Parts: sequence; C-alpha cells; structure tokens
Amino acid sequence: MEHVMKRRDYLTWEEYFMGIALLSAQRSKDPNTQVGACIVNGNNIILSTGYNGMPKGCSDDQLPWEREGGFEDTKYAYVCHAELNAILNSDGRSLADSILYVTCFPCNECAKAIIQAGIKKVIYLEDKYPDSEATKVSKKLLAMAQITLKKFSNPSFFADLSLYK
Ligand SMILES: Nc1nc(=O)n([C@H]2C[C@H](O)[C@@H](COP(=O)(O)O)O2)cc1CO
Ligand SMILES: [Zn+2]
Repeated sequence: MEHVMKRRDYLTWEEYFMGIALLSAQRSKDPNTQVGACIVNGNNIILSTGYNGMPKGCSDDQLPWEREGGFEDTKYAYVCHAELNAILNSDGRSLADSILYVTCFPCNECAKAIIQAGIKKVIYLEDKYPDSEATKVSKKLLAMAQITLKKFSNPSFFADLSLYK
C-alpha cells in the first residue's frame, strides 16, 4: 500500500524565528538600517518581538532620522533598538534562559539589557559594525556573562525569499 510521507522542506526553528525577526524589521521607519528581534523560550514559544523605532508617543515624523550632526540632531539620541524593544515588549513574561534572534549584532547598551534580562543565547544574522566601539564592548560583556553567540548559518535562505539581501 502507498504510504504518504511527511513534508521534508519545512522551516527549521532557526529559520522560522529569524524569519520573524526579519519580518519585524520591515516595520522599522529607519531609512538606513531596519533591525528586527524575536525572543523565544526553551519550548520554542515566542515571548516577544521588536524592531528599531522612536519611543512610544514620540512622533517619528518630528524626530530626526539623520546619521550625522549634533547630539540632538541625529536619530541615535532617540531611537530604541530592536533588542531593547523586544525585551521591554515581553509584558512581564520571564526572559530567563531565553534565546534572542536578532538581524544585527547587539550594541553594548542592548548587551547590558540582554544580560540583565537573563537571555542565555543570541543568534544574529549580520555583524554590521564589527569595528565599532559599541560592538567591541558588547562582545566583551556578552563573553564575560557567558552568553552563547551564534551567527545564523544560512542567510542566503532569506535572500531567496527577498527578506534579506
Ligand atoms: N543592534 C542594533 N539594533 C538596532 O536596533 N540598531 C538600530 C539603531 C538605528 O536605528 C539603526 C542603525 O542605524 P545606522 O547607523 O546603520 O544608520 O539600527 C542598531 C544596532 C547596531 O548595534
Ligand atoms: Zn542596541
């Protein structure tokens, strides 16, 4: 008798959660870099998502999106990073021992929040600014706190879906 076989080309958990991080990034108004994050527990249940954007109630039409200028005049003074938003969006759920999927390597400020939230593993898609002071300090802190770092293994998977170049 013919036996119906299960589907084999389904998404892996890693592809699924990084895909959700990438889709979240598409909510960002940042004209230069869109970052998305997804936090998952040990049972593969999504605890939170986030993307980079201006704080709640602060108009992203009135605040600057410039990359250069005085402190008050660039986006960096105002924007909340995707990782911080995902941590703050978890609505009271414990993030202890959770995994953060993020499309960009976390900065030092987010590294502090990641450590304090109890996240144990960070899976990232791209290390966009490896030579920046923020990335260097982040790597130092995450290593000291014994947080596992893993680069997502197959980014071309998302290029085929037009979610990532
Ligand atoms: N890990 C990160 N998560 C983030 O959400 N961001 C945000 C902050 C800015 O809105 C944007 C970076 O802008 P740019 O310098 O590439 O034009 O991405 C940046 C990083 C990089 O550390
Ligand atoms: Zn950050």
